[in-house]
Amino acid sequence: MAAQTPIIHSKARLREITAQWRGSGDAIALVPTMGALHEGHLALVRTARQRAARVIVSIFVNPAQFAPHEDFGRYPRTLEADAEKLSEEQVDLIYAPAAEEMYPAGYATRVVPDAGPALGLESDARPHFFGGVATVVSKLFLQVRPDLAVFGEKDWQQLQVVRQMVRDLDIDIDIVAGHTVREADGLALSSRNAYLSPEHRAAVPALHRALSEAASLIGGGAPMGATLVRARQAVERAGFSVDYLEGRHAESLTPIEGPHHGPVRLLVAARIGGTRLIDNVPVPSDAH
Ligand SMILES: Nc1ncnc2c1ncn2[C@@H]1O[C@H](COP(=O)(O)OP(=O)(O)OP(=O)(O)O)[C@@H](O)[C@H]1O
Ligand SMILES: CC(C)(CO)[C@@H](O)C(=O)[O-]
Ligand code: BAL
Repeated sequence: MAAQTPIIHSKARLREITAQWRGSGDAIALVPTMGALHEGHLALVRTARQRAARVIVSIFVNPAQFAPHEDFGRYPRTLEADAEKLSEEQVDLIYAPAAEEMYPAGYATRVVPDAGPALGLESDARPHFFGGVATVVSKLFLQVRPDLAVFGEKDWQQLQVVRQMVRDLDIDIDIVAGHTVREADGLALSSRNAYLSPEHRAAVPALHRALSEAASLIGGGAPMGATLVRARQAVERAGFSVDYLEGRHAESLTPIEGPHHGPVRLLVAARIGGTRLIDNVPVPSDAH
């Protein structure tokens, strides 16, 4: 049995431990999460492990990135099971602050990305979202002061927003991306998949199928506009209501108007039976 990974809740204790590690010359990697951990998160942990002597996983369901009507209250919280999985991965430390530790009474500052990759897509459906993410990620970066931090490509727009933020704020932390881990039928692993009823679970592979078929058609030279309209119809036929299904320049996430150059990413967000799923895929590059 692996040794239990210590769980700490206070930033003061976090500072003591990380100062010691830094003093011994150990590189520190941070994997920020909201818990309810699955193989996608564990893949990020393994990436972190390969790159740093010390790995910290933060577990914090961040109220600042949820709107009042969203699922903050029912978001799965499974700290004990998460700690077991992270112990198996020999994670050095779990940092699980309470909301009051992150946002004490009188808290008054937000980091709000208001241009660049934060524009559109998730921001249209969740206008508060990237302000909440950028605020908590910058706080975690300042609390942990890691050498690198690992984020999943499943949240592609979030990854680009974080990259933009570290460039804009001169934050000296390497942002490393981890590939999306999927079920055998293509569904991207996500903590929110636990909300799906068996009936909806059977329907959801259509989302990734439609997206990857569209990507290979566009990669083969099919027109983007008409192909995305057909992909959207296929997703709707499977029972989803689509928030967006778009092609964007992969890193800047600017919209594609007319002939395009450089990598393109297709991104989708869609709701089924009260569960909101997101996914994204690259367009194969021989299209350019
Ligand atoms: N299937 C996946 N493959 C790779 N990385 C993932 C996957 N799912 C989540 N991640 C990454 O794990 C980190 C923490 O994400 P989070 O805790 O929100 O998990 P999640 O499964 O995406 O949950 P949610 O259902 O809330 O979106 C993020 O960097 C996210 O991109
Ligand atoms: C990066 C993050 C941990 C910030 O709360 C969250 O948005 C997530 O889990 O992707
Ligand atoms: N995985 C992104 C976190 C969120 O949807 O709130």
